[in-house]
Amino acid sequence: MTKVTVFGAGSWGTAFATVLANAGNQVSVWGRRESLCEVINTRHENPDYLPNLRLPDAITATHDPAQAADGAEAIVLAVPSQSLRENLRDWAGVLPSAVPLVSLMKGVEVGTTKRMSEVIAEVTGAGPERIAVVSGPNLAREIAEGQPAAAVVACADEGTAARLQKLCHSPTFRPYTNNDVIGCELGGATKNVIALAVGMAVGLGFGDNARASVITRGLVETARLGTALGADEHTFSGLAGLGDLVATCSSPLSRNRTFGEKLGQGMTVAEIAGGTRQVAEGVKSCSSISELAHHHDVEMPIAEHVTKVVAGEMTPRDMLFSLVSRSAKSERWG
Ligand SMILES: NC(=O)C1=CN([C@@H]2O[C@H](COP(=O)(O)OP(=O)(O)OC[C@H]3O[C@@H](n4cnc5c(N)ncnc54)[C@H](O)[C@@H]3O)[C@@H](O)[C@H]2O)C=CC1
Ligand SMILES: O=C(CO)COP(=O)(O)O
Repeated sequence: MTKVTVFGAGSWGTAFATVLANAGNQVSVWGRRESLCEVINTRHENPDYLPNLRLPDAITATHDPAQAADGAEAIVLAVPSQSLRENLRDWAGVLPSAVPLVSLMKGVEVGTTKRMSEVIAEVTGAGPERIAVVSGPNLAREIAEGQPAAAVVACADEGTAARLQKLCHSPTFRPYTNNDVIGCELGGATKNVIALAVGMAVGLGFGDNARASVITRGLVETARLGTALGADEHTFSGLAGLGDLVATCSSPLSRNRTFGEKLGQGMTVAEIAGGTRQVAEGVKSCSSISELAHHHDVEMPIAEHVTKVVAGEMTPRDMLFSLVSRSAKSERWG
């Protein structure tokens, strides 16, 4: 049986471990807290992140990175984006050489504006043929419950993408290969920021027209950034673009949309963050994505406005009306 290791025992790390187990692999999950690893091993559940769900027996957990990684044929990384660099420095010495390193993360590093695949390459020295990204409309709870979904496995190397596709193709999870790592990563990171804006509209009591307008224009600015950075524009109409954007912006399960909704209802960033243990990546990545856009001279009005709200420089209501009253443009070229 193939062993696959997942670093990160949060919602998505655990749900993706379930996918891998259901696809026939032995899965070792590294968890930050020893007590949670113990619960996963003895009770076969992760009550902190996926309560009331039985995990497959093929999943075991450990707090020891060397034990987790030993003998793995693929390493999957699922910790909050802003903590990846620091964690990976600790783990780099125990990762098997030559195996694929797979990012499940949807964020852009604050301070460096690096995508997660770039952080992985820098810290581990792995080449692009070993670094892959899994992205798409994959709300963790639904996936862990075995509800059907599709995703994208992106890697510059077709053979690596195809091997990983096989590893995670389960009866309910359908992965497609793609060679556009940049587009898949930016689609995943930016949709979290757009979901914050949609959530704010929902929290303010606005209806479907406002939501659809933010989603659609959000996709336009995501594709604009992506193509400026060398992504394939078609990626943004695929699962890692439109697919993930629609799922995240529509679902009450999304932490980013929920975070935005609470902002729209008048709570502060600190109040909302203090009330959850789960990461809403867009809250940090909005500033790095806006910075990336500035570096590349790309206009991203929604991301820039969300960044101001998160920084406490604008209210959600002012944000939405400021976006509507921007100078008039053509849809095609604006
Ligand atoms: N939850 C979801 O539905 C999906 C999440 N993702 C992405 O997967 C990544 C991980 O997200 P989740 O598992 O959902 O987050 P989570 O908040 O549910 O879990 C994060 C995990 O990382 C651990 N952690 C937190 N801070 C840490 C640190 N400084 N060092 C090491 N470990 C730390 C937590 O203890 C927890 O086990 C994020 O980038 C997210 O955008 C992608 C697709 C779906
Ligand atoms: O990425 C996700 C779904 O594909 C999960 O979104 P949230 O992080 O907003 O919950």
